[in-house]
Amino acid sequence: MTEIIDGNEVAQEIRDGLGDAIATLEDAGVTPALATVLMSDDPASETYVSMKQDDCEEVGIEALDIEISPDADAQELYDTIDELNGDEAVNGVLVQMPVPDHVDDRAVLRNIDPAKDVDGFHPENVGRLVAGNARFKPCTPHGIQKLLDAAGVDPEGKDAVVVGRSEIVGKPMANLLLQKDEGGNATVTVCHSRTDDMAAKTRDADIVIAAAGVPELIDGEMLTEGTTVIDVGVNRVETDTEKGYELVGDVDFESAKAKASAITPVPGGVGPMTRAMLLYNTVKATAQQHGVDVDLP
Ligand SMILES: Nc1nc(=O)c2c([nH]1)NC[C@@H]1CN(c3ccc(C(=O)N[C@@H](CCC(=O)O)C(=O)O)cc3)C=[N+]21
Repeated sequence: MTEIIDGNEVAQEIRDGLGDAIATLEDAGVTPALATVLMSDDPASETYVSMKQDDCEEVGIEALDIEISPDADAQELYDTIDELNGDEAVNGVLVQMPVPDHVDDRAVLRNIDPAKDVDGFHPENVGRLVAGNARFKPCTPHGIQKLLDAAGVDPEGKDAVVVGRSEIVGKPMANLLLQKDEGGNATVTVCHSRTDDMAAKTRDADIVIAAAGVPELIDGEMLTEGTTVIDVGVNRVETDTEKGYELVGDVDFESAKAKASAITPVPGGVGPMTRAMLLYNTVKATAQQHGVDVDLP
């Protein structure tokens, strides 16, 4: 039987597990606060940001919701980031990506105080991750490590194939799996749009992590019996339904499920974990900023 890894359930465990740390911070007189900055009117981005705010409320993190018109000057975003960096009551700062074309996203990430960079995208934090001394593990790859752990899959000694080389998932995922640390110690292959004969690589894998942003790129034909399959794709495909869209992963679920020993669904797999690990990083950031020792889940 193929195990369907329930991301909503594991995310709930993480949120519950943050309760002790948040209580410890409250005892020290601190309420963690996360600021989300949205400079977009993309409906998907709006959905994610509002879900993040609901999550914060559930666990007792204060959520600051800042919206900047997508037509505004880039300077307005930089000024907002400066203000949040300087505000002691704000512990985490997240600028929802993508930002409009006239805004340099690398410059945005450089401007966030690395101590408040709960996405883990600032070059200093990327450098620390690669150097094996992460401050904030990026939320999606960290969430995937938690999902693998929950499914009883230890990457140590396994062949892991990451499909996709983005800065926010593929690269940090490959780095975490490579780390000489818990949840790491895998032999890692990274595939991308220029990879020759990708199916040969994925067929050889014990773990396949699909993060290419291409709907149903990975199907059962590309997998061997017994593979663990993690689907990072959150592709919105238009439909005639009431919502107007359907969420489709980077994995063709039915054919992949027929081969996999364990697989994550979309929705309800990686997405909720990304949000849970954002809460985790916000609590961690708060504890670090105030020199409070906390136990994290
Ligand atoms: N600075 C920044 N940090 C991010 O972490 C970030 C970002 N920008 N930009 C966009 C991507 C995407 N992302 C998702 C988060 C949650 C779900 C999620 O919870 N999805 C639900 C369903 C959502 C729905 O129904 O539309 C699920 O898969 O079950 C999906 C995608 C975070 N990202």
